[in-house]
Amino acid sequence: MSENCKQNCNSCSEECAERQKPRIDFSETLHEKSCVKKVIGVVSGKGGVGKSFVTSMLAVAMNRLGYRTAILDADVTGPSIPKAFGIKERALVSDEGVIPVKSKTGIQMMSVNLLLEHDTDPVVWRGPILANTVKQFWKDVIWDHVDFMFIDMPPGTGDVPLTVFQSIAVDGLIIVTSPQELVSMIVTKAVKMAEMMNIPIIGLVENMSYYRCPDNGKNYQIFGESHIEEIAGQYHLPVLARIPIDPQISTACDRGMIEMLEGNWLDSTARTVEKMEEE
Ligand SMILES: Nc1ncnc2c1ncn2[C@@H]1O[C@H](COP(=O)(O)OP(=O)(O)OP(=O)(O)O)[C@@H](O)[C@H]1O
Repeated sequence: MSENCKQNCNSCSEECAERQKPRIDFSETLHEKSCVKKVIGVVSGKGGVGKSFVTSMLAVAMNRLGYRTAILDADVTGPSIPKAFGIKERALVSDEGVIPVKSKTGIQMMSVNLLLEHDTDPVVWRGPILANTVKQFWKDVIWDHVDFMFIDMPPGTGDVPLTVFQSIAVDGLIIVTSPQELVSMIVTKAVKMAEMMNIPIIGLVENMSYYRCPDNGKNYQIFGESHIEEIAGQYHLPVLARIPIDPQISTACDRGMIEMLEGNWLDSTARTVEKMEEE
């Protein structure tokens, strides 16, 4: 028996003598020259809640902590990661594999926009092709000694995210919500999907939680009252962060300067992610 045995043959990849259930593994293997230690998927119920921002900012926070960090942009039809980092160049494709583009601070990234001739070209592909593209980002890209990879998942719990989860060995999930969503339903769906895939949920991040008025310092709940604590309690999940609406965030993302953003909203989330290194 493995010394790390968690008594759960469903989620374990060891072929030990005590295995009680056959190994179910649809996962694709990484490129032979790649090395990725931990993979964190960032999911949301619908588009526009700030999933790409949270993915990018978490990668920035981990990079600031000194870890080798990468982002795999699996949101193929709405790829916004390269823009937030101000990346204009294209990924290098060779016979051996694809070399991810590096951001100014050294974060490795792969996105469909790094392969398109013009980043304004729409991606009008059907589900299986979208899912295959993401699989290729995993197995054909040469990821160079990555400690933490963050995957910006396609929004929702449909066919494409499901295929991605089946193909890539994800170690944990972060669910991003905003107060105006039907949070309870979205979290319930995400929790069920994670259970089906045997992927632990690291916690919830509420984005666009409130706005702090610069004149009087008061917080206003622009999108309505937050129910994040209730729903988190129901599923025994931690609330990792509550991020305010801040014009500095949208300006930095629009100008491709997310790495210059100084907010510490995700620092404690980064510390939680850091602990996964010991697992
Ligand atoms: N807390 C915030 N304050 C101000 N603007 C924000 C905040 N979070 C995100 N934004 C802005 O909102 C827009 C949508 O964010 P983002 O692209 O991260 O959402 P998303 O959930 O990934 O959407 P999609 O799935 O459609 O790509 C972006 O312009 C981003 O800069």
